[in-house]
Amino acid sequence: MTCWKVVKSVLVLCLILIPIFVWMIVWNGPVHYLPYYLPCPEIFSMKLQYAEEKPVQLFPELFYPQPRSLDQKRRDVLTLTPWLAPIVWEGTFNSELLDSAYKPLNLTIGVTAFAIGKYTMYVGRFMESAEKLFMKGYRVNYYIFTNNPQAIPKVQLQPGRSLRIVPIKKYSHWQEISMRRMEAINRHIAEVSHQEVNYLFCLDIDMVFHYPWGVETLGEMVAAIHPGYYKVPRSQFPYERRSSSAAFIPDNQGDFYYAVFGGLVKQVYEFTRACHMTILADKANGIMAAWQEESHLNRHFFSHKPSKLLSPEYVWDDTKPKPPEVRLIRFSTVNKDYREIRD
Ligand SMILES: CC(=O)N[C@H]1[C@@H](OP(=O)(O)OP(=O)(O)OC[C@H]2O[C@@H](n3ccc(=O)[nH]c3=O)[C@H](O)[C@@H]2O)O[C@H](CO)[C@H](O)[C@@H]1O
Ligand SMILES: [Mn+2]
Repeated sequence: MTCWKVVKSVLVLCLILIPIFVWMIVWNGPVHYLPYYLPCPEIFSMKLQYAEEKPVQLFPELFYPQPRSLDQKRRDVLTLTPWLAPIVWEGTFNSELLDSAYKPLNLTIGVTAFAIGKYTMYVGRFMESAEKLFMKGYRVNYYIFTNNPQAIPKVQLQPGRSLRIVPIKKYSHWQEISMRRMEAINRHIAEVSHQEVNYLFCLDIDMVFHYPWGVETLGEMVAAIHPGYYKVPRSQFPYERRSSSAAFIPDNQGDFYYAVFGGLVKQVYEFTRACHMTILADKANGIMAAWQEESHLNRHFFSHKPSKLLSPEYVWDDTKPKPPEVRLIRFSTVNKDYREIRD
């Protein structure tokens, strides 16, 4: 009987002491985690490649001047819009750094330019200068829209660059020729170039490159600020002011007066479609906007803000003297006698 009592007391003591002992070890001793693996870790290391997008490249470790938070490179010009789109001026970007990120993407950049009637005479100079300065080192497709393919000169192209002639009919008036560019570009993107290029710029042919035009200009939707109107109040922009036009912008509205456009080919497709639609709406009402497609382009950019702006360095007018804020005239008109070349 005494023996049974002793065993019972030892058991009760053990029942009390063992949990206390375990508690002391677990609570006060070093914590040991059991190895635990997530059920599907590969999902975190997968690189998703979205449709139509190029894989993102990391910036390589280059040596370049430190960007200073308290030091702005250009103080004399606006370099950011109120909707936070950059405005590209010489001095705001580092070409070497941008090239190191864009070159590995193997992009193809398209250019449309129209050479109808006597404007075929500008193709040679345009192409020769572009081969030296436009997107140097990148793949480029030039699409020259013309009613006279025989008149397009043969220009020696750098490797990876090509020229395609796009036959197109000639409208009788220069206004119609200029305005129909939206329709022609839109159709060409749908039929051909959406499969051939990543970005597309739509330029005038009566222009010449004087300094590099590179990947700093790439963006979703890009517009260049017209050289004639970057210093004037918006009430003086030559927007379409008749409210009966689809391109109407009232006196007290508008951001900038834009000239040239470009961007991701998908965006340029939507853009040219929208501009062509408003041009057709005006046509149905017997109206031609003050500056043809340029008025419609400006109206569209007023409600669909471009994601990047190019300074007038990128569309200068040679008849104007170079002001100090324009450090480089990259792309500029050639002087022409309108009466002689427009039919
Ligand atoms: C850089 C710029 O601000 N350009 C605008 C300005 O250009 P411009 O006054 O420089 O007009 P423009 O004569 O250069 O015509 C625009 C373009 O259309 C083509 N073309 C025109 C006529 C012709 O007979 N054959 C031909 O091929 C050619 O590509 C030319 O470069 O005013 C035009 C008025 O409509 C347009 O708004 C242009 O976008
Ligand atoms: Mn022109």
